Amino acid sequence: MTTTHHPETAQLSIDSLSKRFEMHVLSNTTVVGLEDVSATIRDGEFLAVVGESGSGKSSLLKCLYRSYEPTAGAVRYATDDGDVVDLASCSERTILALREGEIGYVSQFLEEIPRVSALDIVSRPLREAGVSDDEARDRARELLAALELPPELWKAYPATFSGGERQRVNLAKALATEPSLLLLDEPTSALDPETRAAAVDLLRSSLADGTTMVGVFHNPDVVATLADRVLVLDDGSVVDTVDVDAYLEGVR
Ligand SMILES: Nc1ncnc2c1ncn2[C@@H]1O[C@H](COP(=O)(O)OP(=O)(O)OP(=O)(O)O)[C@@H](O)[C@H]1O
Repeated sequence: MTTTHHPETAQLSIDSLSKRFEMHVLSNTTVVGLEDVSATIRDGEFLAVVGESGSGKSSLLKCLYRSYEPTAGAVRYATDDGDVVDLASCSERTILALREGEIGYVSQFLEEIPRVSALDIVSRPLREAGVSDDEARDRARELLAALELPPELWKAYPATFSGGERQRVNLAKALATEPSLLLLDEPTSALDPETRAAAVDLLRSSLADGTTMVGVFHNPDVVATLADRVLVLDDGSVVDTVDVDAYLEGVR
């Protein structure tokens, strides 16, 4: 039997990405967020980003989501339509459309929408994508149940929720639309071990469905469970990109 080798396609190709912050209040000092970062993330892969505090992990994710505008470099992203878009330089309109349709971002903090229930926060992106109200709410209930958010909170406003409850709403909201690329910045930092395990299970099934992920997780067990490869940052620069097993040998 002959096997045909299909080269794995790149979902994201980061090329010499830099982000500098001009601090006008500090007599125009320049703070380096990222310096000449390059990496390739394959379709369906989980790339963990690790490094000490201030090494540039959040800056990298924000540049990929374009909440930070990179100072230099390119981020080539293969869209669902088969186009390649440079996330570092594409128009605002393009980035907004990609965020709505296929690129998700979860930080450790929930962006609050006053007087909107948890169920509505999670189902809203689906309804905006044209899914019927009933179907969107069913999907939202499924996700909130999988993340073990108590049902009595589903109709409550997250303004009064604990940090861990908010994080579960945040994750459910990002997973609801089944994004092609999901950027995760410590989305489980406030969860207890049991709910963290539920969140990791959900992320694993989303990976199995083909979502590509770039994620920052301080917990090495979470990195071990989810990651294929690890990008190590120091002072804004890439020190190493290694398979997860090699990385874990070094930290355990
Ligand atoms: N908006 C900003 N304005 C000025 N400097 C910033 C800004 N965002 C990040 N930085 C600086 O860029 C560097 C990298 O910060 P970043 O938040 O990316 O690090 P990190 O690895 O995510 O850290 P942590 O693990 O503590 O969250 C730091 O020196 C930080 O002070």
